[in-house]
Amino acid sequence: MLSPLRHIPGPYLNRVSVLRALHGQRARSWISSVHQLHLQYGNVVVVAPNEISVNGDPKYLHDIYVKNFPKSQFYGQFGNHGHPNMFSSLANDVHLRYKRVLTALYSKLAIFSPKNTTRANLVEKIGQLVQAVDDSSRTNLGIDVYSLFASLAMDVVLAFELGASNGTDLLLRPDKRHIIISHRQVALMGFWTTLMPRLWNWAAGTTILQAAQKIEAWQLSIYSHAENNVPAVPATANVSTLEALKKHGYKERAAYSFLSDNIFAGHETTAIQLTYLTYELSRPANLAKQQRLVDGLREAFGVPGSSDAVIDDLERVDTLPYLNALLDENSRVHTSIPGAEPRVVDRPYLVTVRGGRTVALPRGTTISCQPYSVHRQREVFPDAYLFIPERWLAYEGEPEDEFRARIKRQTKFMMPFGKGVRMCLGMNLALIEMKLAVANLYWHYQSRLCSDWCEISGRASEGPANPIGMGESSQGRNTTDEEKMVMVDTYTTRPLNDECWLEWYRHGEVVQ
Ligand code: HEM
Repeated sequence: MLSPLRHIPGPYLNRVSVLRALHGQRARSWISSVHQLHLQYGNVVVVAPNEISVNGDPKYLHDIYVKNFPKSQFYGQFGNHGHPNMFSSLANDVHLRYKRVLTALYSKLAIFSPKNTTRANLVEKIGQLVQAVDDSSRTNLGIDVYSLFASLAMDVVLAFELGASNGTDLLLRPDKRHIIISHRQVALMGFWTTLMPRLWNWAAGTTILQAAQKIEAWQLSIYSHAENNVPAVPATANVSTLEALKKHGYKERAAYSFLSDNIFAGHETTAIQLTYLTYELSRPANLAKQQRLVDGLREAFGVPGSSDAVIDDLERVDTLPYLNALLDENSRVHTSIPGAEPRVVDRPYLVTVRGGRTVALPRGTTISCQPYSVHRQREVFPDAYLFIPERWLAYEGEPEDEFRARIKRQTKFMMPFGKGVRMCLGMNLALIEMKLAVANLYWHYQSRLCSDWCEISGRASEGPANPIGMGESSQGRNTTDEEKMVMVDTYTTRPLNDECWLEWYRHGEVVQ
């Protein structure tokens, strides 16, 4: 009865004990549970004695993330090598200090600038991606795109962090991709890392402890190599993240903490987006969408002049309407980070619960929005669970002003890269990397689900493809593509089986 959150709707147990929240997160079912709570109790729900989840009103997103309540202790565990970094810093002033060092380097202007090395690096890696798919298309075997895109993302992010010559070459060397598996093993420990750090070693067991040690040894060896081989770049070009950090006084492990975080934050999230987008495009019911993308690419760039031609016009790729619609819809439905982004109330703050009552939150209350739910507001996104890229384009006969107003409203309910001050540092890099990857792949190829991998659901003639579920309860018998592509119910998601097998055919080739 004395709970300060007693007027916030939700189950009694949540108000008096953290057990349900802890159990839900450990069992990988918490995002779905919180989503159900919102459907049942409204926009503001209690999830633990000192914690609420809010949804349904962009005012909350603005107040929490743009006006910048500090991050909760959840993030404190994301330090590396004994040092904090941008992602793990909690206090706003500390974060601002870090942000000043790195923001310009990751700005869209810097990423796109012809003076910098990033463009050339991106184009080179995309060429290698096309080549890897070409190899698989010649053998008529499928390819696991989740590993392929993780390799791309790792190669891109490391070239950026350390300089082109100091990065990885996982696209060219599949035999080195075991490091991605180690990252996945450790990433699955998210519950223990963030909420039970003292029990981490016990929960990890030998295999994961070894994976963590292997990652750290690998990181330190590539960083040390980069320290000894500083890339020579023209005076007008950007330096690597490592060099930028060093210039600002962050040395050795204090700098490495940022790099290791960017590797974790950057490679998996990008791979997840690309995997789900190419999966969606390959589903029988979505093949018309794939064709629409191909038609748009042909219109913009003609047909490839050779099998290794690469579209390198970043500006044009960046503005292709249907490609953008695909990325927006994919990041809505299959957002890489669907879990709550918790912040702490550090000033007087009021929320309005179902029924209209206003409740003042005590300072210290943890408050969050979870992108999974924000992205599924039915009043904003009709058929919210379905993958419909067309919702990001003007409907037939829709007046321009109504279209603009609709997109503005939809955008207010999107947070695939977070929102506000603590929004993703690597967003501009990730976005153009993903656009280049999808544009180049579908310029050369068409894709299909690999029938040796799964029972394929749905038909080309049918309406929208079924929504993909969240959490193991949607896994069924784990035999169809829809079951295999269920999203893991964790802060950062991934496909339940850690794989997605697609077949690629050159345009004009007969699809098997
Ligand atoms: C598609 C790819 C990516 C997605 C979907 C993504 C998503 C996100 C999200 C949702 C957040 C906010 C998390 C929160 O507040 O709980 C975030 C923060 C962050 N991301 Fe990304 N990210 C991506 C790629 C990258 C890349 C490539 C890098 C680095 C090279 C990166 C570095 C960071 C950092 C440093 C932060 C913390 C920013 C801060 O606290 O100021 N991310 N990202």
